[in-house]
Amino acid sequence: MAVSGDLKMKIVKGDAGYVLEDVPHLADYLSDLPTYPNPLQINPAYSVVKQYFVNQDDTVAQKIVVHKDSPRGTHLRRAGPRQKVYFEADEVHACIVTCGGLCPGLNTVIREIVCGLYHMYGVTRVLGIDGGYSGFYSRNTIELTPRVVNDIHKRGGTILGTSRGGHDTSKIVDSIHDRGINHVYIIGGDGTQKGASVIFEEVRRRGLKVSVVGVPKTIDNDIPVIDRSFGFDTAVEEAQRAICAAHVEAESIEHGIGLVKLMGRYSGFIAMYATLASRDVDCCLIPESPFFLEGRGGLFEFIEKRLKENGHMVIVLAEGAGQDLLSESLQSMNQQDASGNKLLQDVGLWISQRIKDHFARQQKMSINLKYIDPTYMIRAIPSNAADNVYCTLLAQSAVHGAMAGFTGFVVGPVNGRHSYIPFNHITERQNKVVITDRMWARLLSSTNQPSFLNPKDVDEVQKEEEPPTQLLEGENCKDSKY
Ligand SMILES: Nc1ncnc2c1ncn2[C@@H]1O[C@H](COP(=O)(O)OP(=O)(O)OP(=O)(O)O)[C@@H](O)[C@H]1O
Ligand SMILES: O=P(O)(O)OC[C@H]1O[C@](O)(CO)[C@@H](O)[C@@H]1O
Ligand SMILES: [Mg+2]
Repeated sequence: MAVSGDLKMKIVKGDAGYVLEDVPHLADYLSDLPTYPNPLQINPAYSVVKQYFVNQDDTVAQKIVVHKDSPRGTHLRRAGPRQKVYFEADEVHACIVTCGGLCPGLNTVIREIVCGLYHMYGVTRVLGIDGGYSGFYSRNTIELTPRVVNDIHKRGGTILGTSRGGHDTSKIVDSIHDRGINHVYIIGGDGTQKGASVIFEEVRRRGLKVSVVGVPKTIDNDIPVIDRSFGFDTAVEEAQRAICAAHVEAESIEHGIGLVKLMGRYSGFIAMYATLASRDVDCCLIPESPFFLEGRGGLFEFIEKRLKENGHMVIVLAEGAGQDLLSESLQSMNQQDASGNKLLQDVGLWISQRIKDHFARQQKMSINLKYIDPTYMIRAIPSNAADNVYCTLLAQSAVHGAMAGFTGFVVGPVNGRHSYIPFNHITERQNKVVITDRMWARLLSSTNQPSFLNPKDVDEVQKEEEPPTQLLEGENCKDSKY
């Protein structure tokens, strides 16, 4: 089929500053595509639901806090079933792939994509790609049916396996084409969605009738725009067990310190929310908030003060925190994983040793430090109830979008409404804790820890974090629900 139409970003402008950042559609580059009534129209479960179908003009506002004279900001296409679809059931040949690190809920998303395709749209051909992107061209596939996936949501991990590296766009698209696949569901983090975006571009360049759909996965909650990522809630909950153990250990011995390292390569959301949820934590250290060890206002001084006041303390540390300090003192290794992500040095072990050395040197106070590293335990578990429901909605929205002919998008909740988001919107930046925003201030007042910042640092941070548009409250610190 001939490639036609505008291949640039689809921006639709309306009166009063309305801007829609729309997602691509197969009809943008393929002409004369036939359409069919959505089979849900005659499905007894759905036909009784009033307004089950999404109005084609429904959009979701990315900014919901606006001022009298401020622009209305960007809108995104609302997710959900459409009255007409661009695929017949027996025409669809779908595949699902999972890439990057593990995350609670991966199996639930896989299960619900399979069941959604089968039960809502009558699709019966769904393949699982084994072991991430490279599985498209170097591994076997797994046939996925509702029976095969029936119980998988009760297990952690991904039944499809995952990997880092190995993204070869051309080989992947060859494999998609050769197998006759026309729905590609790609579950993974920021790197995976960059990969999905180039797969989509190649599919479009070749003029294939293939919908490419991303389901954002990140335990670190570092994907922007969406309210929160699946598995995050479960990880925060599981982190409570480690923090609780650290607290029990610390308070059972004189001058006990419990130190817990949590995931968070570049974003400290898990550490921040786990700290806020726990109330046992005296100090939370995250990559976004610089700190120092020695001297007035430093970490050692704070530890000494808290031990004198309370007799014990708990520190929660995100794995990416204080990496600048480590690089200064250890020779920077600059190693990368197969996907090109920087491999971090173990800040938990390093800081434990520094604290021990400091108090041993001082000879003022003898401390007892217990280091707990539950890193992989918080992501290798099945998702909790809230995440399971969330994963179901994500999967169903993904299926509805692909059936409706949309492509080149990720699905996710934006201000509580599931939306279709163009790839570039989520791959161009990372979601980070904004330490000049109110959520971090709430944490500081909850732990009563110092900010470790001097006014000069605050100026620097503010300069770095200056948002491209006028900052609206909570805009850059997601999940204001919490
Ligand atoms: N810029 C890119 N272009 C194409 N493919 C990419 C790109 N970045 C990463 N990938 C591919 O995406 C896959 C996953 O990437 P990565 O290992 O960075 O995990 P991720 O999706 O970011 O998840 P996590 O949150 O666990 O880090 C890998 O197979 C990698 O090769
Ligand atoms: O050891 P792996 O599997 O590469 O994963 C570790 C990384 O994955 C993440 O959990 C992101 O998925 C990071 O927080 C962490 O640094
Ligand atoms: Mg990543």
